[in-house]
Amino acid sequence: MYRPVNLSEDIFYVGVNDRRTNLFENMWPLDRGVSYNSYVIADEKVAIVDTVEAGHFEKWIAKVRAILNGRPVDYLVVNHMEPDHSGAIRILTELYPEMKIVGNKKTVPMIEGYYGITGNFELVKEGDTIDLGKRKLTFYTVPMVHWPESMVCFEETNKILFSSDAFGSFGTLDGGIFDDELDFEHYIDEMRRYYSNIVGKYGNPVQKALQKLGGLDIKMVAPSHGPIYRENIGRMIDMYDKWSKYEGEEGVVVAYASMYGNTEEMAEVTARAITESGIKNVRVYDVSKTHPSYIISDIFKFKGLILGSPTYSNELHPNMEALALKLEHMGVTNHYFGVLGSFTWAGASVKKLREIGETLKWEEVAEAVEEKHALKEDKYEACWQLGVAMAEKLKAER
Ligand SMILES: Cc1cc2nc3c(=O)[nH]c(=O)nc-3n(C[C@H](O)[C@H](O)[C@H](O)COP(=O)(O)O)c2cc1C
Repeated sequence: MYRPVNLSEDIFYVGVNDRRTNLFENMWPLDRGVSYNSYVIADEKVAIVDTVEAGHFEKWIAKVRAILNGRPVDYLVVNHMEPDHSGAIRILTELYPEMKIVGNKKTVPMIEGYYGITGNFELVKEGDTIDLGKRKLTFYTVPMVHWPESMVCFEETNKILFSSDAFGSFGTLDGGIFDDELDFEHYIDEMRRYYSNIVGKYGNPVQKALQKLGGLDIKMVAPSHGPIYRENIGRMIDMYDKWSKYEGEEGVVVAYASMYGNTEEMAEVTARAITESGIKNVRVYDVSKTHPSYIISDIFKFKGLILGSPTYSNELHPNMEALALKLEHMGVTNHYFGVLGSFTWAGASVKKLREIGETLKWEEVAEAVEEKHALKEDKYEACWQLGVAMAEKLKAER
């Protein structure tokens, strides 16, 4: 009892939805769940493209078996070794001992290391193909999108790109699997949160991958998480292009830490000045309240960034430090920047935030504002002027 879901004749979606896991990679909240996408190509030869996270094996293999109706599996294509896609490899090799595992030279040691599998590999390199009968799969390596062994494959008859983690999204596939069957706009925020937090560090490799794949005549993009694209391919590639260049749109993220409300008050004043100066897209976040993945996602979306922190034991407030260091590790460049901070006896937070901004080559739009004790008239005015300066910078780009 299973109604197959086709991408085209002989190509099937066999992915599963996960609405139970709270944290992806035990870190990123999954308020809207996640899908582990997997595909079966049932040509003269049978190929499975990627598996699913091990805990979902039973649901997944039931779909695979229903489609194959007793046929053996000839190939398992391992585009990416992260366990949310490779988790079912070992058990699948036990079920289909003749099956060849398709991977590149960086995949093989990972399969050996994680799953103790030492044979039956079909090694592919850039541009190699495997012939399935009517259809062929051509392989392209996309190192660091998202791991060193990451690759994608292109099915030439229906022009489907199996893109692995590239173009993936958080969010389960609720009923539909294609972007034109679903409310695409509903997925964009989760797509950006997935991209920025999971792949966002690898802007350059993403740019290289976009150039490499740009020459293909792609009619459908089938990633390992989230919707399959056939209507919004151009739009999605544009978004990826911008995000991987860290090119934000008009708007400002004001993210602050605050124990007793002094830095928060500074942030409020600055945010008010930004909107009064004509910028509507302002997102103010308390870093102790909102998970950094949402804040980082908006930092990828918007060009303006204001960070505020009190001095805490001669350092940044720990929650702001976590966010700022994450941005530094990701190498998020290309932002207009402003700094706020409060202290009582010896300020350190403003200096530390400015150092991070310098490392990332952010353009500071006005002098940083550092207040001792509660916010007073002159620093209130300085916060306001910081907001005005940020708005003016953004408006100058219109
Ligand atoms: C645990 C703790 C550590 C602090 N460490 C410092 C410090 O090293 N230097 C300093 O000048 N102020 C320090 N302060 C004082 C705060 O920076 C100051 O109260 C500031 O106004 C708090 O801003 P907020 O209201 O935004 O939390 C500390 C306060 C706390 C509670």
